[in-house]
Amino acid sequence: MNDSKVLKYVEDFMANVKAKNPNEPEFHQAVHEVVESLAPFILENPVLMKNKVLERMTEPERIISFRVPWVDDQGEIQINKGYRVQMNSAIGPYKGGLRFHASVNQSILKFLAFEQVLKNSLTSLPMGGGKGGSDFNPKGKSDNEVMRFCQSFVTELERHIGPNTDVPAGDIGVGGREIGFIFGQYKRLANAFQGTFTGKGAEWGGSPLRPEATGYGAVYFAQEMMATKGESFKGKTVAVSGSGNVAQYAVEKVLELGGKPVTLSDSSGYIYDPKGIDAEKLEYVKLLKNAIRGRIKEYAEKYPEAEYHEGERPWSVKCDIAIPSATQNELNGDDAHTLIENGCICVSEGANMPSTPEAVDLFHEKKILFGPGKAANAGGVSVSGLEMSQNSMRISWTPEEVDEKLKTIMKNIHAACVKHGKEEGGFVNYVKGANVSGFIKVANAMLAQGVV
Ligand SMILES: NC(=O)C1=CN([C@@H]2O[C@H](COP(=O)(O)OP(=O)(O)OC[C@H]3O[C@@H](n4cnc5c(N)ncnc54)[C@H](OP(=O)(O)O)[C@@H]3O)[C@@H](O)[C@H]2O)C=CC1
Ligand SMILES: O=C(O)CCC(=O)C(=O)O
Repeated sequence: MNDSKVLKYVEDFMANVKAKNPNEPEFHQAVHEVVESLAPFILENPVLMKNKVLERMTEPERIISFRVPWVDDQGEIQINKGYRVQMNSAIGPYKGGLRFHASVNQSILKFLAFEQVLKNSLTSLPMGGGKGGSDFNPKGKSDNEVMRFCQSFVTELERHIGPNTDVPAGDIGVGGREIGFIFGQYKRLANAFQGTFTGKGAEWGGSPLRPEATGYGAVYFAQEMMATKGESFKGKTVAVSGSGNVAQYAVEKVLELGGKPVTLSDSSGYIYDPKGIDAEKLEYVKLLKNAIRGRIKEYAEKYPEAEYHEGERPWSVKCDIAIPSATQNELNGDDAHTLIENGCICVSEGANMPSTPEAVDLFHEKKILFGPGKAANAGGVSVSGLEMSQNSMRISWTPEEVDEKLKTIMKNIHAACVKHGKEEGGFVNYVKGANVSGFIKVANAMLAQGVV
């Protein structure tokens, strides 16, 4: 394919996206990466051009935006913004998490929903893509305040979702506690016990291994990538960012596979433990983050062998493998340069879009193993898909059965990325592989369903 034709296509496409979606930098970033990967494929398939498949995919089917009023513990009325971006339902009901974080806005939710469409397609399960959330900041709020917020949030959202329409789950700031409060209120309103949310508690319809699935999956994906070079986690030093759901279970799986996790972070800074974060220390992190709801610097207060670096990210620590698992754009070009200089051979994204475009370009230029979030972190939504199946069938699989299915799904996603991402000379561009592979299934469904 002629390079200038591809460049022109990307330029024109992005000019149109930017004009239609002004002031949405995260959405532009996510779309740009996908359009760059897909341009040659689309230019070779006039039917995709003629039917404006990618143009339609970058326009959400629906965005719901609403007021979330609630009363704090002081009796003061608080008002937050709530959203659900229902991006694409060509291959199944909208599916994707809810994010509660002060930074949440339409741009961030559109980027997440857009990535979710391709990610969900990659899982091979019948799920469309969506994402939602609120600018509510759960930090420092009491359990009662979080409950009142969740109840108000879902009181509006309830009419827009359902087990065959849209099935939300957790993301940043939304874990087991929040899904519990949301589901409880939803059940009252819908007058039905049904699988409209995933990430539910094990005793009330949740799937075994859903909490573990994203972190485990990101490690399984890294394992697959490394196997292509005859490498494994055994004896490898691993830098992980974040200290929430994804980070905790990434560390757990790295330990199980014989690796040595040495870092964790939160939005205030990172800890470096040169002796390694072992199983006992990880249990403390889970307690600290999931029950005490404290800060990661308390790890260094409890374990004096660890260093705490205020206001910094962990990418200057020497490691063989990096698993960024906090948030978008947390690993920039300079960080990528430092990681590579320090001998890092593999980056598997637990978070969504944690690496900036400059970082991704460098990983590709230096030909290290790089697994983009929409492939590497697809384990979470995959087990959510399995939770939906178990709810529909009214059965419950064992943790071993779910883990086996998760491993198979991650292996298949890896294989699909290799199939569509292998370049001359054998290098696998997993970004291209994931984008092309995820796109084909959604595009075919859209073509079959007419202009909708
Ligand atoms: N949960 C899931 O199943 C899935 C999650 N993901 C992605 O993984 C990432 C982490 O999600 P998850 O673990 O569920 O969320 P959690 O809320 O459990 O944890 C988020 C972690 O990231 C840190 N963090 C959040 N925002 C920032 C920021 N702006 N700068 C630095 N650190 C930050 C948090 O620190 P602090 O406490 O200080 O805010 C916290 O340690 C997100 O990108 C999410 O979209 C992807 C697939 C599935
Ligand atoms: O499990 C889900 O539905 C949501 C997972 C998610 O939000 C994600 O993959 O980014």
